Amino acid sequence: MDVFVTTADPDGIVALDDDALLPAMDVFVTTADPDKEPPLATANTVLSILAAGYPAGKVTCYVSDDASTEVTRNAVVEAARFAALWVPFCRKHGVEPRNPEAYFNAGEGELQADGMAGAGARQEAGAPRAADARRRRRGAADDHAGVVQVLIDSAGSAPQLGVADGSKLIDVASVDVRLPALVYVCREKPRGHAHHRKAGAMNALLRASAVLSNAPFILNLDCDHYVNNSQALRAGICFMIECGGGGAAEDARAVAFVQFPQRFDGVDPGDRYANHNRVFFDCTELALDGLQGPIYVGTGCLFRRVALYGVDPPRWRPRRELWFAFIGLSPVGLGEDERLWSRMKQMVILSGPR
Ligand SMILES: O=c1ccn([C@@H]2O[C@H](COP(=O)(O)OP(=O)(O)O[C@H]3O[C@H](CO)[C@@H](O)[C@H](O)[C@H]3O)[C@@H](O)[C@H]2O)c(=O)[nH]1
Ligand SMILES: [Mn+2]
Repeated sequence: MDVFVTTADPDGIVALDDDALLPAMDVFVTTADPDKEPPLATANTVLSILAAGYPAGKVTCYVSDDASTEVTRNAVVEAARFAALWVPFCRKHGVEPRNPEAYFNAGEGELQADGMAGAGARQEAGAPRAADARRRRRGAADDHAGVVQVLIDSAGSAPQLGVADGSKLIDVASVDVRLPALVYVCREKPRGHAHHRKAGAMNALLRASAVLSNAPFILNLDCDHYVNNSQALRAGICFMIECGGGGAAEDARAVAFVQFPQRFDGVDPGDRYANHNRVFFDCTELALDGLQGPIYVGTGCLFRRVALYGVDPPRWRPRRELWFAFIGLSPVGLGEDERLWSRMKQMVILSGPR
């Protein structure tokens, strides 16, 4: 058995340097319980995504709030507001990592398990959260309407440079100030219907994003899993468009997903309880890549959208083949996008081990 180790080589792929050629990406963040998952941690995760080194006009971040609480929605709204400062600041100074909590704690030793995020959540522990708790006890968190709210609209493809303005907190002159799009999603949950927890939330995000941005690639993150390297999105795309820089583009199209390893903050320096999980992420997963591919671990995974569809993807274009059939012509005039989609569907079905 060969251990199959490939490393992303963004330098070898021309398309990765050309923003115009990079594919669009939808990023899903799931959160469910504001008591166990502090909304401030979710906000930090969202900021790490919005500030990631990928063309702003090509990223849409979707936050799924399965509890439908004001405290989470407000945290995401605040993240959107703060992003206008944080994202250009990160671009200008090459900040790493781009999760503000992790960045400002760097060098301070271990992150406190109950640090900024916990404190932030506790500050909210007034009336709204008590009301949330009451609502949950009544089971209301399993019975709420659907909400889709675009918090930041999609940016254009041309860089938008900031101008010098002494009254602003930071100087963003000559820095691209565009932000990726941000959408708050809360799926409808009728009482008495199984909502299938995270899987149900992911399916709802898949459908909502198909209508709004329909990016061909999807990265999913739990609310407490942030992007810890601003080049990670480009590195993932490396494997999707050219098999890590080494293989042919045709081979790359057969890659359904790329699983990122997890790295953990707040583990004791000796890691007495093996919380870093190195054997799994740095040995088992790599070895499995030499067999049929790594295991999807539920988070930190970049998917090819069509690999997730059990049925035909929704179409935003009229069914041109039907029209051609109707007027008695063969569908030779299909657009490149449509041909590509049908080819990829075939690969997903046909491709076994790579
Ligand atoms: O009704 C629900 C329940 C959970 N979640 C989200 O699902 C994710 C994972 O849930 P969590 O309670 O954090 O489970 P963990 O045991 O920490 O999850 C690990 O293991 C799970 C599989 O057991 C994977 O799905 C997760 O991605 C992985 O992080 C979190 O973002 C939750 O907000 C929802 O969106 N809706
Ligand atoms: Mn978790």
